[in-house]
Amino acid sequence: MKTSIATVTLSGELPEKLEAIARAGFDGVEIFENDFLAFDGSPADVGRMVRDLGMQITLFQPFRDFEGMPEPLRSRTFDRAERKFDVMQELGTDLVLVCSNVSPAALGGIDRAVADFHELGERAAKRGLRVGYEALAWGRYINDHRDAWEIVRRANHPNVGLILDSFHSLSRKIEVDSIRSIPKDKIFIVQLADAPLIDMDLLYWSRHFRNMPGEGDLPVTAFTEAVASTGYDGYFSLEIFNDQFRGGSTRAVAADGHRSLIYLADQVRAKTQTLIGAAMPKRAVVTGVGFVEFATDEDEAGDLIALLKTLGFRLAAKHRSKKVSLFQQGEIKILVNVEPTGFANAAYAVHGTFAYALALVVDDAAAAYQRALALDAEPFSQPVAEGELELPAIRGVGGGVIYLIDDKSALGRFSDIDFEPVTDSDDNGDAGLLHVDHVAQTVAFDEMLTWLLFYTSIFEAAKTPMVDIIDPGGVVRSQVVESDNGALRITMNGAENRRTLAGHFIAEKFGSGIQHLAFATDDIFATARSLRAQGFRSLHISPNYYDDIEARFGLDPDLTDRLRAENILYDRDDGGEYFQLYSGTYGEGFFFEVVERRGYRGYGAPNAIFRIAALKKQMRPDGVPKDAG
Ligand SMILES: O=C(O)c1ccc(O)c(O)c1
Ligand SMILES: [Mg+2]
Repeated sequence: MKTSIATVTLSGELPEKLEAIARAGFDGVEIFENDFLAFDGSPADVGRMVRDLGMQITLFQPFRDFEGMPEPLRSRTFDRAERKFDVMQELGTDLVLVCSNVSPAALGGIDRAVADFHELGERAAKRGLRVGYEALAWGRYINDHRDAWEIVRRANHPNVGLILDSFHSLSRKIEVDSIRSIPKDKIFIVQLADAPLIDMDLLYWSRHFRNMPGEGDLPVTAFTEAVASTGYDGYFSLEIFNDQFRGGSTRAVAADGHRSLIYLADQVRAKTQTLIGAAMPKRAVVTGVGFVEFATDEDEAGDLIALLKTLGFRLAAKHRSKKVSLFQQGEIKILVNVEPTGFANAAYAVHGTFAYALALVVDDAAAAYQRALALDAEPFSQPVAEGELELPAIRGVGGGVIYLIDDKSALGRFSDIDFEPVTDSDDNGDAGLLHVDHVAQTVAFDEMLTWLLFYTSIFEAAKTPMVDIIDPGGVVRSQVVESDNGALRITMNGAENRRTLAGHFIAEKFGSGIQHLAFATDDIFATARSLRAQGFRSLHISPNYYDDIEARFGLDPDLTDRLRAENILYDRDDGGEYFQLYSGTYGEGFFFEVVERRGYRGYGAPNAIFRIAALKKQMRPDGVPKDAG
């Protein structure tokens, strides 16, 4: 796939945008007129910059309100076109994007538009240039690619072709199969954008809410499949108008864009066997969380270990060469790393005690690693002692690490190979915790789409709809990435301000990361009893909450009493019931959760507001928990 992106997608000044686009790996760039007009250099300077970065200018855009104008506007429009042609020749690009007319002065009529395009084609041909016509979803007369194609077909000029833009076609739910019969040579370029499904004015939706393919809800893959079926082998160019991207990190958004195209090509190839992208292993199937690793130091490890103990974990093994202890309960493995050097220590120095790494058990770790790299993931490695395993790893959220292990290679036995079993002299028995139910990551709001795309492109997982959670200090947006088998469940909370618990965590931790871990039990009341016996202090939940759920769900008062006595939160969905129990916060807002699912699929979103209020009440203004046990 030949990749391109419109400069309008990114924040910053033109040189910064171009540098980020090249660095992300794009082959081409659409120069958006305003970016060029705001730049001090000449068109030739821009052309040189692009080519020096190893890219092509795929097109110059947009040329507006062209077709169907009455005189004298019509003549002026052609004069304007000639001036754009001058700029294009200086830039060194042969294609201009003409978007369908939105002017109140425009006259309709296919014949008139056909005649205008034929003449524009003649003028372009004299200079060796080409004209591409795109139907804007809100065009005055032409707002459907089928009509734009009819005009291009009848203009019947080799220098006039069609520009398809997935947003305009999909936002109007135009049948994508109508693309299949268009001759590939008449498709001059294909623009791609996704968008979240929001019911609003098309123009406003398009100019503010587009996002990268795979980040939204539109069937961009089906659209691209239809394009690929024509044999089209030109550029696929991202054109994303998005307020968040315009204010975001230029490099990060460009990198997301490149990843989105690689992933899209992979999906299209998998479905149609069309060779539009490089072959890569399938999305990795996650079968479990292998371990979660905390970075801390000798002094601070004590409190963390004490908390793990009250949760029923026992010290099971010690690393053979590093200062890393392995705590276990059921299938859950927690590593506590107090190495005075190395990556974990550096992470600790920046973030404080921190769950910096996560190991995912996948069907094939080597393949998953290869796929992640093909999708531009950043590899991670650090020296290991002789005889120890080198776990394949990539950088994850907030600069954390994701290790990839599997059961088919020695990687699955990492805890036997790299660790020495020990007997815990202070083992009080477990609390019935079985496995990691979900990992909750707090991220800056403008990174949410980044990580959504990261997880869903590498792993066999899908997103669920975004939910708003009301924190007393503001709104937190919550989005889940989960696999069908339930083995991968990641909740991402995006904080827009630092007065929220999530925002506080990010500010104090100097970045995004794992904010809580939820462990599964199959008997929440038994677990609550053993936790209490081991000195665990559950998060106190307001009695008002229990009166409300009793009425809301029609609970048996006995059950409500038991829930209240143990500070257990309750929810129910079509699948069944959900029980949640929380620890207080540890450090700058990290906490543990214990859940029991009785067929329930969700994450207790309706309870989040009460949980957040309780956690905040428990934290002193300096952020140190009052009675976290
Ligand atoms: O919003 C617009 O005006 C606009 C301009 C050019 C495009 O290619 C497009 O898709 C939208
Ligand atoms: Mg477009």
